[in-house]
Amino acid sequence: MIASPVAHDPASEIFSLNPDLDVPALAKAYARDGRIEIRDLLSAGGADRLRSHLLDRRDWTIVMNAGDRVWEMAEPALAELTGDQRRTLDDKLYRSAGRGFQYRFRTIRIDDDRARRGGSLLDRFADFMNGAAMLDLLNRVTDTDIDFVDAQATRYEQGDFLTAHDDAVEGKHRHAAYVFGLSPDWRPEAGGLLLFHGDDGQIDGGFTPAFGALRLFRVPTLHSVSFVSPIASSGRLSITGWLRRTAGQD
Ligand SMILES: O=C(O)CCC(=O)C(=O)O
Ligand SMILES: [Fe+2]
Repeated sequence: MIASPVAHDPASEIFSLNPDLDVPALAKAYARDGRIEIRDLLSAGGADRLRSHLLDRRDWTIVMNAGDRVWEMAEPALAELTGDQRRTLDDKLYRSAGRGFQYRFRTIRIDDDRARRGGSLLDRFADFMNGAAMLDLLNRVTDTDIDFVDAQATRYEQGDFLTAHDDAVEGKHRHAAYVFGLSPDWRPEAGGLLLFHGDDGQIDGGFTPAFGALRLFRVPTLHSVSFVSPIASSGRLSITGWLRRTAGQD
């Protein structure tokens, strides 16, 4: 099943915020640390539905970079490669990752323009991220006045990763990054960890993939997603994007 339409059902009726969030405590922690985890972001059921929806989707795109260029491949095309071709691709990717910025993961992009979104549950989640209740929560926790949240679904399979970067892109006006985790029962040793890098080359902290938790961190912050190891029994599923201020910008 692809992108099942959810007719006549506004985002706020499908997803709602957990009413028990301690916003002042979250804001205090974010101000202190520049990052925060909001466990159980949604009322019961929302994250489960989203995960099931993403597991049903067949329109994932594999994205990887070659230097400054982005390479994409529809996921089913990977299955058509021979074992040798896949190994050659992996070798190139890992050699390049050893030298500089590199990534490979799978994505379903969501249009920034709400009017151009379809009716899938994923599209509705993007609508919800831009609804009044969520924007208010995000602004209170991060003490900003963002007015737009972009979004994409991501899946990191074994061997996928994202090396260190700080998310700052000129003209995008990103104030914070977010990762909404949809991976239950994830073991840290399976990799796919969101790691925060200290100036001294040590790890300042990080998050193990989780289910239903929203992780927020300030831009710029140096971070990476560690290699998903061969012991991972499923893909690392998330919805991720940035909190942005568009009003008053060109
Ligand atoms: O998925 C994550 O934990 C972080 C992803 C990320 O850093 C990015 O897409 O820029
Ligand atoms: Fe990032």
